[in-house]
Amino acid sequence: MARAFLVVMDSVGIGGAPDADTFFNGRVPDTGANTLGHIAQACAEGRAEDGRSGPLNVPYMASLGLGPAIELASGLHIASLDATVSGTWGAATEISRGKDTPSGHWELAGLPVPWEWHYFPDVSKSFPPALVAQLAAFAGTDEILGNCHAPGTAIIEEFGAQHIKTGFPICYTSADSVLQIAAHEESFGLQRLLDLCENMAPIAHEMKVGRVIARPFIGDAQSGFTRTTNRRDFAIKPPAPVLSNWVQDSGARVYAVGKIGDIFSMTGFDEVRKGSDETLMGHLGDLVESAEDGSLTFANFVEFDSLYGHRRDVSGYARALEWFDAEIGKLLGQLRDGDLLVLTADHGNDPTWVGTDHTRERAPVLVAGQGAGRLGQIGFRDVAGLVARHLGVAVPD
Ligand SMILES: O=P(O)(O)O[C@H]1O[C@H](CO)[C@@H](O)[C@H]1O
Ligand SMILES: [Mn+2]
Ligand SMILES: [Mn+2]
Repeated sequence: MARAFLVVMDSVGIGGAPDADTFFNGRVPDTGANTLGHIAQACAEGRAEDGRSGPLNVPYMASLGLGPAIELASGLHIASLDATVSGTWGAATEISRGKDTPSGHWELAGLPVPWEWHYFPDVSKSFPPALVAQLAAFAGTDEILGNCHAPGTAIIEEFGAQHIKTGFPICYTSADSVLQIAAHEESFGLQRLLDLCENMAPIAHEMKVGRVIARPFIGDAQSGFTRTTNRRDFAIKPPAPVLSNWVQDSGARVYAVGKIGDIFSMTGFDEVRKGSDETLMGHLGDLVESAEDGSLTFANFVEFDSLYGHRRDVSGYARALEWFDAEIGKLLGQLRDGDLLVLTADHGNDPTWVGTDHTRERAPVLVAGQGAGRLGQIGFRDVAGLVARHLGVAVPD
């Protein structure tokens, strides 16, 4: 019987989005951004030599059709990805008006976002006074810190010491529709931070802000501050059933690996497994070993995005891709007859681009378990159709 493994490589775009000129990093449009293409070019030209070396080495994804997928999406030919293709491949275009994680995942799961998200402006005080007052009231503090657009690692360096001294939560946003709250796990308290985010979530969701994200960190001013893996996303609930619901309603089990549960507000999952990407790869391997017939495993690997894309770290991103490819290679060898494994992405985050925000791009769709074939240009939501058809689950109108 059939099983499906849908694996989202967070931010691993392949360029070519037809509406990239309407999305921005600061004032610069995303036209021409190409996460994988530009990383591969940097590797080939010896510009990604930190902790790795030479042309991008991802033979398993190449054998599933990554090279032709990039070429179809953006016209870029990457010599190091030339391979005999034994997978089914395509390039997917998103129609939702957001280059963020929930927009990408919801559409991949069959539900394009039916509204415009609210974005906080990139001005000196990004959040409206009423929201700030509500936040401070829930936190039990006089004020908040931050209240601006910022990269998450920079803002905890800037305000970490002041946060420990005053107890005020650090609140910031980005080009995504997000309210992010960073606080020290010990001095502020992890549970207190999670409670604060949970309290703020309905207020933010009412404004059509996609997520409130808890960003716990540890450390001190001397040794520096580090974020932990206890991040939690409090996302708006999808307004209609998605792939995981369709599968569950058919009576089969659905596993969420990584932040997938949070992205869908926990709807449609029997079991959620979390941790670092390395831990998640272990969970994915265990599920390839043990998941029941008919089941869907829906996984997200976020570190491409959070550790390397937003940090504009080309070598780090290339190392992560090479590690991921080697691990996926082992899993490919463990798949059973009737298994389908799909690798895709939710948006881009080109580490060679200006700014620190996501980039609007097409996503690769690489399928193992259906032999060699070409999906060509498809939509994000066709991925849900592909998985549902494989599992014999009805796709609602
Ligand atoms: O810079 P950090 O805190 O990693 O934040 C990034 O992660 C958020 C959610 O994926 C995005 O909105 C972006 O701001
Ligand atoms: Mn994402
Ligand atoms: Mn991101």
